[in-house]
Amino acid sequence: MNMEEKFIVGLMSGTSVDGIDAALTRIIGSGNNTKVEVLNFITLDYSKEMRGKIFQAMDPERSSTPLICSLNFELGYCFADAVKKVCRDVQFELKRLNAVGSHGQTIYHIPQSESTYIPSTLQIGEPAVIAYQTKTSVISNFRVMDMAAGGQGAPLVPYIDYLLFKNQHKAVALQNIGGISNVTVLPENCSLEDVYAFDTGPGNMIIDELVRRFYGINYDPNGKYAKQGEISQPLLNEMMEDPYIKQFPPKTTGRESYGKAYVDRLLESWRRLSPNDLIATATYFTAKSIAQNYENFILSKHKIEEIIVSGGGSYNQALMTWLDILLPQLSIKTAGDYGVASDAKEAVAFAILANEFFSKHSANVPMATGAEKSIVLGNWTPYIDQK
Ligand SMILES: Nc1ncnc2c1ncn2[C@@H]1O[C@H](COP(=O)(O)OP(=O)(O)OP(=O)(O)O)[C@@H](O)[C@H]1O
Ligand SMILES: CC(=O)N[C@H]1[C@@H]2OC[C@@H](O2)[C@@H](O)[C@@H]1O[C@H](C)C(=O)O
Repeated sequence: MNMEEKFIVGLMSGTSVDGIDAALTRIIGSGNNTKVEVLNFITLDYSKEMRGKIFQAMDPERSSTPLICSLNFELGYCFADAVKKVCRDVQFELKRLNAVGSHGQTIYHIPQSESTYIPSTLQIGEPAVIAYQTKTSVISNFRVMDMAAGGQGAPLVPYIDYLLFKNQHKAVALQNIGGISNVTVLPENCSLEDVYAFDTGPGNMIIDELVRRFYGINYDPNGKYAKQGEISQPLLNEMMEDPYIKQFPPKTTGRESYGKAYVDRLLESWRRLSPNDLIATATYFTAKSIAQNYENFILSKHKIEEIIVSGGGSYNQALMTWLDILLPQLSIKTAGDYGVASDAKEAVAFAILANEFFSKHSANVPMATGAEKSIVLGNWTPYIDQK
């Protein structure tokens, strides 16, 4: 058994486009014997300008090839800065790092064939720039091999959920609420083949976009505006008609479905509602779409007792209260209760995925992504300086 110690920085920049999460980890062993310690975790917020460029690159109406070309390198420099900072803050010398595991910024994600496009996904943030700037080898682009194997390229965190949270005595659900909301189900005493996972639909994405338009800030702080509004039943009914909620897993979604264009359509018909009523209804819809997925696809199969919530949505008190009310049979915990800070989990996951690459372990979960087989994930950009 290989119990070698590695220091790896995991980088995650998710669909919320709030910033770069970086976790400096010490990992011992691999696979089922993985032990991970988080030595430091930071979020390096994107500048307003950077956020603007990323949103522009994602928007088919406003994007351009030179923009994507340049942004790939600009993000590489931002990611390298995050690696340097997460190490510097705890006086950890960069030269001791064994690797960086970088998710990249998702610019576009086509999980299933559409009229003119084949399944494909694009995460950018040039690994060569990260490797050169940090003098460290980088493992990146984890989603593409899963897609090449016929999968949807997401979600990938289920493998890590399995390694860190499987429980011999009870079934648990790990609910991540970022921009998009995704769940991993770990049946009692499960093996990897029993694990399944999917995106339930929007996380904070619709709420964030409404709050940005009405109040000029990036999110609803602790659910303050949602708490002041009233839920509009007719709007809620319309939102619940969304076919994605009823779609059978495996399934993944993204900003293409719940971003700016979604909110434009919503406001076209419902502008007569007050801002806080719209925010309250969108927040309730987010909770209800999660609960509905549990009822349709999880609770009928497994007696789940506990949900372990992670991601920034765990700070939205209105969302959490409504989730609790809608799923009364489940007790809600946070990843922090299990020793992995809620907001750090995904960055830690990409450090562990890099570690699994070096051990040549397959790390996708075909039940989650729909891939034909499990396979080793990641592109390797070695840093080799011959002088
Ligand atoms: N104090 C808070 N109150 C309310 N919401 C918050 C708070 N802090 C963070 N959030 C929400 O969490 C979001 C960021 O969450 P997170 O970083 O987990 O998402 P992400 O990783 O970008 O998304 P994904 O997991 O979908 O890729 C913010 O955009 C915001 O909506
Ligand atoms: C294509 C893409 O970036 N998907 C993300 C997104 O954000 C949440 C959800 O949608 C999930 O499917 C995935 O991220 C997590 C980290 C995952 O792969 O598990």
